[in-house]
Amino acid sequence: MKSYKTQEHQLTSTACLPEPDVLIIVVEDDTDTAHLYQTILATRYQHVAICHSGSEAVARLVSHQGPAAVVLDYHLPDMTGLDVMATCRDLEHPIACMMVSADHLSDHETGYGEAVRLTKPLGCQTLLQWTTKLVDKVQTAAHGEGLGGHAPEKLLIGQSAAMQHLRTLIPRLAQSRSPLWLHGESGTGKELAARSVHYCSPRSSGPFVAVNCAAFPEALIESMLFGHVKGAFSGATRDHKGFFEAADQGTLFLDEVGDMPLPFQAKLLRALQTGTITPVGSTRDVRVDCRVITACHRDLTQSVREGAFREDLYYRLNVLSLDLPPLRERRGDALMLADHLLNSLAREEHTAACPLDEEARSWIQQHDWPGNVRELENRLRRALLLCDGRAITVRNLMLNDNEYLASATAPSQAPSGAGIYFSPGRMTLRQIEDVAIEATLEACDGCVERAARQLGVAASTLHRRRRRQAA
Ligand SMILES: Nc1ncnc2c1ncn2[C@@H]1O[C@H](COP(=O)(O)OP(=O)(O)OP(=O)(O)O)[C@@H](O)[C@H]1O
Repeated sequence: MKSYKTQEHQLTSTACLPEPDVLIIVVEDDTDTAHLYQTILATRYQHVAICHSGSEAVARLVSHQGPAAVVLDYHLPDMTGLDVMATCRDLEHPIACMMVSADHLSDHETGYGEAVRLTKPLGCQTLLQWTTKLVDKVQTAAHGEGLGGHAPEKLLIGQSAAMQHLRTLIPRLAQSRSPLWLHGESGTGKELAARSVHYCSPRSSGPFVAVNCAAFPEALIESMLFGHVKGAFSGATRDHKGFFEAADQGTLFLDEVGDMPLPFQAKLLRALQTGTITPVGSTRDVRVDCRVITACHRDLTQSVREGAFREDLYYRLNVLSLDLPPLRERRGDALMLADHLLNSLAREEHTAACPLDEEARSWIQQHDWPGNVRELENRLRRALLLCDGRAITVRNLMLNDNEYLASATAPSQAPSGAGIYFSPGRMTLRQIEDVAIEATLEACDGCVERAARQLGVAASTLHRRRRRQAA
């Protein structure tokens, strides 16, 4: 095969947005324009490559094994942008294109709606806005395991009655514009369900924006969600659009909504009632049309009783609801999920998809999965890297040697509990506690507050115990 030299630059992202695992390719023969686009896109994305010809772009896309978003000049020296698109149409990994040209492009030239079409010169905001949409589109397709579809049965794996029921409800609830509340423990697939609702909805061609409300300091949440105007506070050197505006015509998923500070809850309620937001520092209301989906890993009725969450907002958000069952209540799904996740993790980690041995398969069916599907995913990722290309064993699935040793010496009738077994007489009480703390923290992705809740102690106690462990 002919070898093509591709000029690729890896620039470090300076933005605080999450970095998706998507390659952005700028296909543009004018060097200055290509570098300008690359500089703008590198403020948000880590991997931005430049190709100066159609053949270079085709070679890059064929050899790249993951999702890609392509900013494609129509008039290239060796072919048209449409030719590049046609060559890549049958590739297995998801690719989305926007076609850019100085002239107005016809339907034929943009593949009859297959690509977004934009006219040069392209402003910074327009470039970023449309690239975000392309990235979101290919990421969701990649989540669908290369099947190319966004249908719930392709995104949400599981044959249990609960999962089948969920998959029939999603397309129905997706037709409504009313707020939707997703109930479920951490790691049960709430964000995946929210994506699925979005892609079954009439607003599927709009953006899907997911925001973890617990990730922002209290002082910043209003500006992150509603945006701000230049001069609103020290450091606000330019106007900034918030996540509500970014999700205009699409879906806004607010995760961990229970962590929203009380003063901001009143503003969110007003935004939902009026369909308008007011950016920080502005006196002008901005109309936004997005469907809001919310989730929280804990039951907020207690927070409502304690006055930490507004009752009127709770009912406003809880118009429609969906329950994501914990994995321990649908154990039959665990193996199916494991096989599915192993394939996608192997692709992500560029390694062979090793099978699970019999003992590992039966352990997966018996384990309680306190961290749900995310725990399964984390254990499988670690196992894949530890199994040296052989079948995955129970030991590979265990979080650490302490946990494995504890389980290996456990009496066979040991209760499953959180999946950690202890052998009386072989470990001191302190060692048992240390193992339980480490395993629970790992299962909770290091979140001390969640681990403390699972262990039935205050977070401050857990912090103290960890300091003692480290000493
Ligand atoms: N039914 C499912 N089929 C396939 N993958 C799943 C399923 N449920 C969850 N996952 C995967 O498990 C991981 C965790 O899912 P997700 O982030 O949607 O959970 P969550 O409930 O939103 O978690 P949290 O409350 O901690 O934010 C993701 O990688 C997701 O793709």
